Amino acid sequence: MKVGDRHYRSLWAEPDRGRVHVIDQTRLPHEFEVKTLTTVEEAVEAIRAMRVRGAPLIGVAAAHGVALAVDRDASNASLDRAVAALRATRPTAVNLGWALDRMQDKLANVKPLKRAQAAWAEAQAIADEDVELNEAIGRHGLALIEREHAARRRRIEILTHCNAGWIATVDWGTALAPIYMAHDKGIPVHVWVDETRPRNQGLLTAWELRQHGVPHTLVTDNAGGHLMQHGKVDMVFVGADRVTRRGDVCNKIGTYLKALAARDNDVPFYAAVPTPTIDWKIEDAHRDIPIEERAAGEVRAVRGLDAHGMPVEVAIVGDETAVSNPGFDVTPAKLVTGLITEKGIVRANERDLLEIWPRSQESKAYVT
Ligand SMILES: CSC[C@@H](O)[C@@H](O)C(=O)COP(=O)(O)O
Repeated sequence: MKVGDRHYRSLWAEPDRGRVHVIDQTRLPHEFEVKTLTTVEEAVEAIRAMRVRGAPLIGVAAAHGVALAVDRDASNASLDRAVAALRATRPTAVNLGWALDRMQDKLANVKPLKRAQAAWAEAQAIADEDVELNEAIGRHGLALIEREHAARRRRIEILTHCNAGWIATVDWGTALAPIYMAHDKGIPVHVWVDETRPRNQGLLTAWELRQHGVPHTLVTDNAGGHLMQHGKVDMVFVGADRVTRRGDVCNKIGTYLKALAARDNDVPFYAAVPTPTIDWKIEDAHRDIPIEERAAGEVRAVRGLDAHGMPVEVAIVGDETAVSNPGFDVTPAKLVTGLITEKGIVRANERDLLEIWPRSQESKAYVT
């Protein structure tokens, strides 16, 4: 998508130079900076530090991390080391393990001499597929917005949580893809953007929407319920980090509260979900999805710019106060109106999910 007048993907590779470029999301929205990764260690650091973030992009970045590793050392030991280090970066988004399994499966039977080339090609394929999936999600979600617009004949108000836009993927985004398409088609849309403490991914969403000219308003995380009670939200669109075969949606902390408020106010709640985000092995979301517990420091401080426009971090609470920082929560399937997938809109339940992914019935481990 666009940054100023230029089209960017959030990650792109130069295999012949052994380099991967990413937009450093820790610098946004204040500075647009491209960071170049040349080693698997740098890829590990980029994912862990959330320079790259968002479930789909984490998977794509990990695949490229594997390519960086085997480019330097194509041995089995190097491949295994790289996969293990990347797998340990972040626990919740299933796309990470999905991409690493796919890289490992692909490379296991390739002779070391040919491995680097195969790794770059597979990582690129994963990136290109991500763009295709998101574009398809965009088209299906667009139909929902069009229907809403035909019924209401006024600007459509959509609330989103966290950032499920193009920088959380390779391009388009998941939850934001339908919004970009609606805007491009001339359908009037306005987005309520949840700030998403403590990492403020909502600022990334606001930045993206601004670059594309989509009208939006930033709100604090607690504002959504109030907006819904006052009829100011027509639909909620969120992304997902892991969706179970029963249709439970694990996404950024706070998503569940938005779903509860949406249900109480008859506002349809949709999660945008590409295939790699579905974890067919998980039966009980609360028991089995590993929820990332992030550093206390993220809660104890706020980050921004000082009076001179320089980045600054300000402490808001000291060590004397205990803090907890769970990164994700689970929205039960019963609160989800539908899942916007690349195959179409599907109800959030096992039977309907298996209807469009029939092969997943055979095995609890889904293989593309
Ligand atoms: C298209 S991305 C969907 C999700 O990955 C997104 O909503 C989210 O929760 C991201 O979490 P983050 O901790 O910023 O990686």
